[in-house]
Amino acid sequence: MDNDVIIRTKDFNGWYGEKQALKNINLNFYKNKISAIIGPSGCGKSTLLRSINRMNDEIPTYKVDGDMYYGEKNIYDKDLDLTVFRKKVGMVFQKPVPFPMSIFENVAFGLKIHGIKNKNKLEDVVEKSLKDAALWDEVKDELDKSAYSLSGGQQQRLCIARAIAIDPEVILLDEPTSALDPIATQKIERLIEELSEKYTIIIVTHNLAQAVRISDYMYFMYQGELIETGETPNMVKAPKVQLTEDYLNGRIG
Ligand SMILES: Nc1ncnc2c1ncn2[C@@H]1O[C@H](COP(=O)(O)OP(=O)(O)OP(=O)(O)O)[C@@H](O)[C@H]1O
Repeated sequence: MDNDVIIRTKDFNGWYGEKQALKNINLNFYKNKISAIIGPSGCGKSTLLRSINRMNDEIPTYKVDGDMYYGEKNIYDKDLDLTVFRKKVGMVFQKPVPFPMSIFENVAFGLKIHGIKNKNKLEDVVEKSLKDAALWDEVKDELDKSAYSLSGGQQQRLCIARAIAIDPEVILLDEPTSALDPIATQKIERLIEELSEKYTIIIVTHNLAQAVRISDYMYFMYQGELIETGETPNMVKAPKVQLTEDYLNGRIG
C-alpha cells in the first residue's frame, strides 16, 4: 500500500433502506492533502463523508457493505472503538454549531470528555487550537464570553478549533462555508490550506470553484458512483471522463 494513503475504500456500498446512495466506491485519501468530494446535489457526497467517521450509523435505515480502512484498521470492524476512532477523525458541519457555553469551554469540551482536567494543560491546548484555527487574536481577551457572541465565520473557526483540540489526524468538513459570506469563506479557505500542513483534510463542497482553489485531489461523484478522481490541476485541465468534463463545464447540476 502507498505510504501516503490514510483512508481507503474497497467496493464500498451504502444504502438508505432500499435506496443505494453509494455504489461500489474505490478510492484513496492521502495524508496531509486536501481532498474535495464534488458533484451535483444528491450524488452521495455527504453520505460518503459521513460514512468515514460512521456518523451515518445514527440513521437506522443506513446499511453498508464493502470495506473502508483507516491505515490498517477496518473502520467498520465490530471491534473498532468508536470513541477513540472519532478522536482521530474529527468533523466540522455546514452550519457552525457552537455549544451554549463560553468560547474557552467550547474548545476545552472534547478534552474534558477525554478526562483532561489539568487547568494549565487545558489553557495551553485552547490557546494552541484557537491559534491554529486563526481565531486567537480575535478572541483572546474574551474567552469567557458566550460562543454565540461570535459572528458566523468566527463560530465556524471556533468549531474548527474544537475539532483540532482533540488532536485528530483527519478533519472532515461538510460544506463548511455554505452558510458564510464571501469574506468569512475566504478566511476559512485560507485556514484549510494552512491546516493541511498538519492534518489530512477531506471536504465536501458543492462549490466547484472552491474545490479547484483549495484542493490537491478531487473526487467527482454522480448518482452514487465515483466517476473520476485525480490531482486537481490535472483533472481540471484534462478530465478523462465525459461526465466529469460536463460537470466541470457547468453542464450538470
Ligand atoms: N437520511 C436519509 N434517508 C434516506 N435517503 C437519504 C438520506 N440522506 C440522504 N439520502 C439520499 O441519498 C442520496 C445521497 O444524498 P447525499 O446527502 O449524500 O447527497 P449530497 O451529494 O451530499 O447532496 P447535497 O449536495 O444536496 O447535500 C440522495 O438521493 C438523498 O436523497
